[in-house]
Amino acid sequence: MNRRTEPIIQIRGLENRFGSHIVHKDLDLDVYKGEILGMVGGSGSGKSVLLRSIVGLRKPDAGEVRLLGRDADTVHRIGVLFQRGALYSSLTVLENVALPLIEKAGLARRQANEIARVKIALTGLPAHAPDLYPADLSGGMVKRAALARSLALDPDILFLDEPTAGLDPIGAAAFDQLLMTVRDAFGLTVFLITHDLDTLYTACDRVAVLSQKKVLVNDTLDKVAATDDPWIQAYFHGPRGRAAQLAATRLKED
Ligand SMILES: Nc1ncnc2c1ncn2[C@@H]1O[C@H](COP(=O)(O)OP(=O)(O)OP(=O)(O)O)[C@@H](O)[C@H]1O
Repeated sequence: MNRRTEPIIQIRGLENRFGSHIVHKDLDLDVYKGEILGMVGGSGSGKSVLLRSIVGLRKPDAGEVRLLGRDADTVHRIGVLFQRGALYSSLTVLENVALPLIEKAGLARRQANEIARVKIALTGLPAHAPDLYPADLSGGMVKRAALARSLALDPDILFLDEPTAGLDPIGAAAFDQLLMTVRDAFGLTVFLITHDLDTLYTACDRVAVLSQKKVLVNDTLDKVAATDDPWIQAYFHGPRGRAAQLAATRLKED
């Protein structure tokens, strides 16, 4: 497969600043079709600002973001799952997932509901979930419903900001598996911000580290973890990093 030749996300010379506070400078990043890329970095290193610039919610101060070979602001085939899920509390799960199909794709409600039901089932929600309101859902169900909504329009690229934050370890592991299933089923490219080392070990093909205002390294987990940088060493070889690595090794051996 020729997947490494054409990046589906290509960022060159990106700069973002708030007044005199420079968040990104000369940031380059390539993400390839079909991969799950995990973006890590210290708190405040600029992961969310980067995501917002890639999906077109923030205009960078300099540089270029190209998605699917086009300027970011001309591309609509992206799905985004923000950290807090952001479902409309006054709408049922079905209405939440159908909304983009009605508002963005212009479908009639009946047809939108049919597609929405398929997407909801795909995310592993129980049969009665479409009629529930967000307040009736567990944390894991909210994430799944939000995922169903971000998949409603059949995106090529899915962006997620800390999808497993707030989930218990079993729920988080199940969500990691779901992400891989969805990626395989739709040939999606996934860009995810995470602090979750288990997600990095089980679900991500490559890991990008945001540090010193740029992407310091973007490679397979083994290579990233071997990078000679104090933050990377502390992150991957601290007690939590070692535990996640051990768990992932055991999983592979089973
Ligand atoms: N609208 C804004 N106005 C001013 N500063 C901002 C704004 N948005 C983000 N910043 C600053 O940009 C920097 C990067 O923020 P960002 O939210 O991207 O960090 P992060 O890596 O996602 O952090 P965390 O892991 O804690 O979520 C921070 O110093 C933040 O204060």
